[in-house]
Amino acid sequence: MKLSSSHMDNIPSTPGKFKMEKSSYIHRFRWHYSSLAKLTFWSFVFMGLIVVFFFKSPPTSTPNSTSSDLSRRSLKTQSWGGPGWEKRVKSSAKIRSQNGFSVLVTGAAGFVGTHVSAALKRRGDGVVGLDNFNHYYDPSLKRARQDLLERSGIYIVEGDINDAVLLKKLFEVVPFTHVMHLAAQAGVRYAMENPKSYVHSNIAGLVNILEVCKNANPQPAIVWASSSSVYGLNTKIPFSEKDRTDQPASLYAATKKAGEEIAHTYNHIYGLSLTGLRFFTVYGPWGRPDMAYFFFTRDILKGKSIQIFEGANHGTVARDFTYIDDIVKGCLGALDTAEKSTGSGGKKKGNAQLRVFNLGNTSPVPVSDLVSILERLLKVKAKRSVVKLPRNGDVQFTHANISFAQREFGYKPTTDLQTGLKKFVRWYLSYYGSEKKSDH
Ligand SMILES: O=C(O)[C@H]1O[C@H](OP(=O)(O)OP(=O)(O)OC[C@H]2O[C@@H](n3ccc(=O)[nH]c3=O)[C@H](O)[C@@H]2O)[C@H](O)[C@@H](O)[C@@H]1O
Repeated sequence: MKLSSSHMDNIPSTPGKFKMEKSSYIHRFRWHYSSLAKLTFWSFVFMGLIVVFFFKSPPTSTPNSTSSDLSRRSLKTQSWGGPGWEKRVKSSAKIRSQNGFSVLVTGAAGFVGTHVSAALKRRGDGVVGLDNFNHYYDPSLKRARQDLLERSGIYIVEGDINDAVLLKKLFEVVPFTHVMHLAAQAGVRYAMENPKSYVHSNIAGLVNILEVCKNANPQPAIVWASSSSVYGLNTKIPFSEKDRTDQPASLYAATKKAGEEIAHTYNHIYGLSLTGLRFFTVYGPWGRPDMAYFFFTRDILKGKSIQIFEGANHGTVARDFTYIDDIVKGCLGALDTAEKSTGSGGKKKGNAQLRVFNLGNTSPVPVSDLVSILERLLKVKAKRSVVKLPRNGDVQFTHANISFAQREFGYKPTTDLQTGLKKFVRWYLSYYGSEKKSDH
């Protein structure tokens, strides 16, 4: 094992919504002790603390953590490397079907990542997960998803996509044929609260992944998660991949759009095969608690009021909600039709594939109808409060044209919102219980 200290930059990673702000404490302490006696006293205390720290600190190195990383994670120790770790990674990556892939899935403990990893494993591909288990939403849900994957033989390495040393090591241990890059800072509205986490994960993290992939030999093909939000303020519907995407309404959307441009660059210079998938409001069992359908369910069960957004002049706000199983089929279709990257060791050898696909349901549903479906399924009346769509990055309407994905790999969503929500609610009640105990 080796200790790496400079391989992650200093930008704060997604810290979660419960991050403690430390800098104000530091400032408050700084100039209070002016007399020499006090200075001497505190010098002794400080020296003592250093001695205690050295005796108490664990001897093992934590190769995937920098000092900023460590402070962020409250000195939580974690390690990778060593023969036992490599054996676990190799065993997880083992291909069990003819012509199968070995896939590195980033964000494997996330909602889409978990489902895609499980589906790949089921059909015999080798899968290694990577996830930083950040606190953007309840990490215990991510741990539960991890347990689920571990039971089917998938190992999730705990680490950040910005950790180049860890990524390089993973490629040394396994010559991945594909990378399914799903790790991201998601959520449209949270971008106003914590803009840097979007830059860190969706831009810096993506570049780091591409840097490592471009140097890998052989280079993997990469399929990654973009977003329907790149269509921004467009009014022409349904949204087609040919439409403009230069008016994002949120920083989240802007970082995903930037990702698409970055993909173009790496494809152009290094011959990386890159496929971006524009997901349209994905929902389903094991979903994300920060999404409306999820917290509406929680709040309806708790008897708490929910806010339903509406546009100007009482305009309907609607989404092309897409069920997770349909998205998984789309992800696998994209992987299966991804051509090989053409470069190796950082050098392009020929033109490589560059694609972007909409993965939606082609059937937008007003948010108020989503709530009515939940009411019926939960048998509880929602306390609705209709409010004007806040200026927080949300767009009024999404609707996917999916003909390109249909043509290229037969993508055809089959689950309507009623059916999909029924499955979600069944999962929700079995996971949290109908008791209103959950606080996620
Ligand atoms: O399609 C996408 O690309 C995006 O889909 C979702 O974003 P969003 O569609 O905004 O999903 P929700 O946050 O679950 O909102 C769903 C709908 O409920 C509305 N809403 C949300 C919150 C609320 O309190 N009330 C309310 O009416 C929103 O305006 C929106 O129309 C995901 O959160 C993004 O990560 C993803 O990239």
